[in-house]
Amino acid sequence: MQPLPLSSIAVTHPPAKLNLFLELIGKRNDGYHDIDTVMVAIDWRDQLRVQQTETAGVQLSVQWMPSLQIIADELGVDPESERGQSLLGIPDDSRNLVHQALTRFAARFGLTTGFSCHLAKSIPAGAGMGGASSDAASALLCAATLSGVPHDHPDLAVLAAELGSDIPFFLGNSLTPWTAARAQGRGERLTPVTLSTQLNTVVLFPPQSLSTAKIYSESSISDVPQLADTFVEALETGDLTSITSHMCNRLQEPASKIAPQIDEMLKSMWHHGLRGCQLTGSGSACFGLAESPIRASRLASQLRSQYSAIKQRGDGSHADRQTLPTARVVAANSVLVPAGIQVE
Ligand SMILES: C[C@](O)(CO)[C@H](O)COP(=O)(O)OP(=O)(O)OC[C@H]1O[C@@H](n2ccc(N)nc2=O)[C@H](O)[C@@H]1O
Ligand SMILES: Nc1ncnc2c1ncn2[C@@H]1O[C@H](COP(=O)(O)OP(=O)(O)OP(=O)(O)O)[C@@H](O)[C@H]1O
Repeated sequence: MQPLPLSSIAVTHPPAKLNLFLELIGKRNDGYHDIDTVMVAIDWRDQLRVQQTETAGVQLSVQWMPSLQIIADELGVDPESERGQSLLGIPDDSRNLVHQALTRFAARFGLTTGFSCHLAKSIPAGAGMGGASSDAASALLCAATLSGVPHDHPDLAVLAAELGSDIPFFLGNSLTPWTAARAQGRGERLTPVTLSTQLNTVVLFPPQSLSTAKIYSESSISDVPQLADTFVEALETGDLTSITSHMCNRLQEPASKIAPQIDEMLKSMWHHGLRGCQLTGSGSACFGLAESPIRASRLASQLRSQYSAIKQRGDGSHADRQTLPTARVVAANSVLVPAGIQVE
């Protein structure tokens, strides 16, 4: 593969993930846990545009889609407040995983050129939805496309695993694109899982980010950890009752101790008729499954009006937004990873 001209722009839409099954197998000496998890990619996506630059280095700009104010309103936070900034402030420097991915890519492949990159965020951060990881995997694939590196180059998988445990899932496998995969080890050992049916999910993100490291540090390992084999078999049947009866997430308990809104949110999701409601990853987002895409969007709009920051009281006045629970609510279907890359 030849490098593309510097004028080329690689564009892609990194998807979020949900953990349908997550068990802790053991604590390792390197500070990580061995896990057994099954992840599915969904069509709640960011957007990433990457272009090569003549000079070395990475320039990154970040914005919220459709706008910071609209997302802040959905969550009922002031974007200028400390709380708003901790929830919605996305770094545009070397703390951003996209920046790290492009910097390491350039070093690994000995590039003399650099990258300029625009990231439009929609996936909540600190939600357990792998947004930053997905952005980083997409950045590696965009950089590879622009510099003429094949997507199945083994160094890409090495870089992905070095950057974070969830990133190999989002990098995918150019030979076997997957919707769902089982991830073991610390998350980097992947096996594609057959999903016989599209999953229709409704995802709720409360206005509280959770730190993955903190949730793992508060977790405990069962005396008899359950492996994902039975769940994978259920997923392969495509039968929703069988799938939901084997779902679990061992990180839900520590996450809901730190963020009690999680339990309230899950209760309300069950009450509305969603199935298999649970936390994704290390939270704070929760999701449930619906029987069809139409039912998922109907339940999402009911939940959205319940969690809307601005509500009317019976007397027509606005209720106090600070005292009401709020959340972003999105209906999303399962999709393939890796996401395709278009060149403009
Ligand atoms: C919770 C999940 O999202 C489930 O898919 C992942 O296990 C987390 O993956 P991630 O966000 O890519 O996490 P990393 O950036 O690799 O690690 C962040 C921190 O989480 C903890 N961590 C992460 C993964 C793992 N298997 N065991 C851990 O104990 C470690 O303290 C680590 O320092
Ligand atoms: N590209 C990015 N997008 C969003 N957050 C980023 C990005 N790069 C770095 N971050 C930082 O990473 C933190 C959260 O990242 P991320 O969205 O992956 O968390 P998460 O949803 O909990 O994911 P995971 O499921 O991997 O635990 C935020 O505090 C944010 O400041």
